[in-house]
Amino acid sequence: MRPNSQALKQRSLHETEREFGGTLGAVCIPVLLPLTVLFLISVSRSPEASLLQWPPVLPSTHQLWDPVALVLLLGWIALHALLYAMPLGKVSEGLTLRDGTRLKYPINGFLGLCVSGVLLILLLELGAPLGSLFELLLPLAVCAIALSFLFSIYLYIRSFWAPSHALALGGNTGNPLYDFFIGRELNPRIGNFDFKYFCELRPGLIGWVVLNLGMLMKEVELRGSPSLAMMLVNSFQLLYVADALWNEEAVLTTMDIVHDGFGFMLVFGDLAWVPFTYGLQASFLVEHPQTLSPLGSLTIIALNGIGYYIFRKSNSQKNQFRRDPTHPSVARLETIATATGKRLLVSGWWGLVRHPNYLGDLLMALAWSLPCGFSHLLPYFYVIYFTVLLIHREDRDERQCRAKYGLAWDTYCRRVPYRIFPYIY
Ligand SMILES: NC(=O)C1=CN([C@@H]2O[C@H](COP(=O)(O)OP(=O)(O)OC[C@H]3O[C@@H](n4cnc5c(N)ncnc54)[C@H](OP(=O)(O)O)[C@@H]3O)[C@@H](O)[C@H]2O)C=CC1
Ligand SMILES: CC(C)CCC[C@@H](C)[C@H]1CC=C2C3=C(CC[C@@]21C)[C@@]1(C)CC[C@H](O)C(C)(C)[C@@H]1CC3
Repeated sequence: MRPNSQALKQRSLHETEREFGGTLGAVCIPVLLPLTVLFLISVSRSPEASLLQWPPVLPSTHQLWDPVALVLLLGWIALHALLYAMPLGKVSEGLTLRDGTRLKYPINGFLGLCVSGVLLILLLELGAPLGSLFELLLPLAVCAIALSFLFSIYLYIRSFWAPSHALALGGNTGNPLYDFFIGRELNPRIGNFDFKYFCELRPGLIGWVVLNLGMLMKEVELRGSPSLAMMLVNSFQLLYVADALWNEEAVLTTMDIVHDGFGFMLVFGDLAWVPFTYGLQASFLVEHPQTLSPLGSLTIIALNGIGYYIFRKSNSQKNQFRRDPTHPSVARLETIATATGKRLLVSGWWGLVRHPNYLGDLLMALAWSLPCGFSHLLPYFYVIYFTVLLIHREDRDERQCRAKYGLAWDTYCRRVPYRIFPYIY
């Protein structure tokens, strides 16, 4: 073991601050969040669709298990694993790791989305009942949750064979429950197959838009044609997913890939939470049709467009700056120096608020809920959860940046006082 990785390991074991409520959070979250997924799906299909309904809607056992769901889920993951492993598209390098090396990642996620699209069109042509995904939502979610647990156990066990420099600093506390939850190994791989990178963008994210399409087809089955509200939700979320895959390389600089270990939180987040809760608006619309006025629709489209513009421009600006600060698109921006040698942007998008990308993402989140009207709270679950997630994430990032950049970070905070919402927060 190299001396500095030994030192890092010691630091991690003794000084790591526990996140997400520490051990208590690590015990409660894996129990509560899977139940939340099942509860939300059940509520979205109930006539009342009320989050405050008591007694809560409890699905029966036969609604929870269907072997077809297991076959579909495993087949879906295998298809994307195959597409990931095929030598197609370019290969990019991640940021430099603690041992000085850089991992290679295939950039072919958008191709995975296109292949999925073509396969779906073929299936529709062949008359496949895509609308049945509506009935399969609960069993599919049950299988995804079970798989998340099994996969996280595998990841936890195999992490004990990883060298110390390959462990995430935050997930190496020695407390098995907490480390299982946060994730011990930073980039678990078999050969060149990177589990975290694969799960972050492919089966769950593409699965989410396929489920949305299933909800749209169910609406067609029930009412003859898709509603405007359903088409807006489908298009907005497809844009979001296509954008993530088109800009796949940018994921290599996100907190999840660079900093967080791959444990239950991210496995479950990627494979179960994203596909089954991010598209709740679509499953809600199947049973609760909404009528939108032309003005209302245009306002919602404009809101999504503004959110997307802020989200994309700010993410691209920072990504470009981190990859090549001399690039003409970012070279003229004002920056401040830090002791690490890296600079911080204090003008452009990153001079407006400290997380302009979160602001754009939140505006889009609101635009995804508005097509569902104002009669129910459930379609607003995503935007409420997402606000909490991003405020918490901003706080985590802030602490990491303060530890990394010290006084320079304080200077940045004085220059750019608002975190996410200008003049508000
Ligand atoms: N849909 C979803 O569920 C979720 C979506 N997201 C989205 O993912 C995207 C990525 O978010 P996330 O990974 O949280 O974090 P960011 O992309 O915002 O990255 C934060 C990092 O950026 C760098 N940075 C911060 N300020 C500056 C600055 N002024 N100049 C230059 N670099 C700076 C720092 O890293 P360093 O200096 O080391 O480069 C910091 O740690 C966002 O758009 C977010 O909205 C995130 C979570 C969930
Ligand atoms: C289960 C818990 C409550 C929380 C789990 C959090 C995860 C669901 C999210 C953590 C960071 C994410 C990102 C995206 C999806 C959600 C998770 C995994 C992202 C892939 C969505 C698309 C974006 O364009 C992105 C910037 C690529 C996102 C990266 C972070």
